[in-house]
Amino acid sequence: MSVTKDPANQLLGTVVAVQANYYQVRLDANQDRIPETDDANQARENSAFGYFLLCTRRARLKKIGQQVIVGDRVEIEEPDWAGGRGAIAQVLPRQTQLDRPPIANTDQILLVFALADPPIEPYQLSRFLVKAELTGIDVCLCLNKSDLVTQLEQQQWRDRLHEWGYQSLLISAYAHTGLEQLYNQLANKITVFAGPSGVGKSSLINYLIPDINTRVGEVSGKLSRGRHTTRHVELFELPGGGLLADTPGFNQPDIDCTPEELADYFPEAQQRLATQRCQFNDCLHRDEPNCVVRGDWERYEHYLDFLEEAIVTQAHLHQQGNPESTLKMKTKGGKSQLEPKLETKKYRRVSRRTQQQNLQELYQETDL
Ligand SMILES: Nc1nc2c(ncn2[C@@H]2O[C@H](COP(=O)(O)OP(=O)(O)OP(=O)(O)O)[C@@H](O)[C@H]2O)c(=O)[nH]1
Ligand SMILES: [Zn+2]
Repeated sequence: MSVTKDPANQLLGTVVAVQANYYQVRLDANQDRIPETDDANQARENSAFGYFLLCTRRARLKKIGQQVIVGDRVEIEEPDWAGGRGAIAQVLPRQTQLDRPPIANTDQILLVFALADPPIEPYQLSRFLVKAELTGIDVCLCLNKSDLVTQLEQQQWRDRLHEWGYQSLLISAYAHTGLEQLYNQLANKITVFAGPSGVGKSSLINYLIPDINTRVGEVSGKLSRGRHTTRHVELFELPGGGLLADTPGFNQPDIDCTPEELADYFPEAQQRLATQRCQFNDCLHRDEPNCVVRGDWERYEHYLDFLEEAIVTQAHLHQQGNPESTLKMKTKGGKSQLEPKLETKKYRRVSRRTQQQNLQELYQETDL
């Protein structure tokens, strides 16, 4: 028998931490279902940061193999206000899902780089950007340590990244500049940050959530011994609203898309394709005739490099666990087709040379 529930009667929340078979759920505020009883008040007072219930997962969910991950929107049944417990009865459909770290419903990836110490390495930044774009989740680019460079340098980076198709938020976790804007950017969203080592991600998180280390005890005290004991992901509520994952995403960004879709992750390519078309629908924008993407934009070299990587990755995929194991993708005159696989290194070398020749030809053409 199915019971139709009045949505107004549902008790909803967001999973902020998971450990073993327990889920820490932060209830949505202002819900009719949270009663004004002494027990519920107690539950509120137990946490200064919202209403939390420690939940298990209903057997029915286990049976259908429904996983519950951090970020999931869930419906809670049988709240025990006095004990601060509940049971997850339903997981609402996910809007987005990140696999590493596993987080549902992430609204944006905050990509953090430093303007100096370590200086921005364009190729590395490009790699992080493409990897972030690959998730399909919005990307917000944040450049930290603005206190270490001049106004002029700041403007130069801003302009340069604008050419790449990105607005950047310049901040200093030290000098506390740009942080108001950052808070606005994070408000009411679930954010995961990413970025290379040493750019100030920890400093930033400690600034944004000043009492993060004390809060760990309060929020996940029942779940774990601490923040860094396991491969533990937790969402922390920001003072201005919004949730921030305490774990950075993808620190070794590999380009694992198909060669055909790579151009989707370069705003510069998208910009060109918005108004013009390449001759071939499946153009890889490499050496095909009448390609509108190939050109003298700064990151075109990065595009070619990642394209090669995507081709090699795809060839490996075909080689593993696929009946077409000796085949790989090959592009000829704008058409991708499977061909006998060449030895990877050799292929790469040939491919690099071809690319260079093409670029030389291109430069010669533009010189005329
Ligand atoms: N000048 C300056 N230094 C900063 C700023 N933010 C962080 N730092 C320093 O940069 C160094 C690295 O900062 P962390 O917060 O550890 O960087 P991280 O990104 O967490 O690094 P990993 O833990 O290696 O991933 C530390 O010495 C910080 O004190 C800033 O805005 N300006
Ligand atoms: Zn093209």
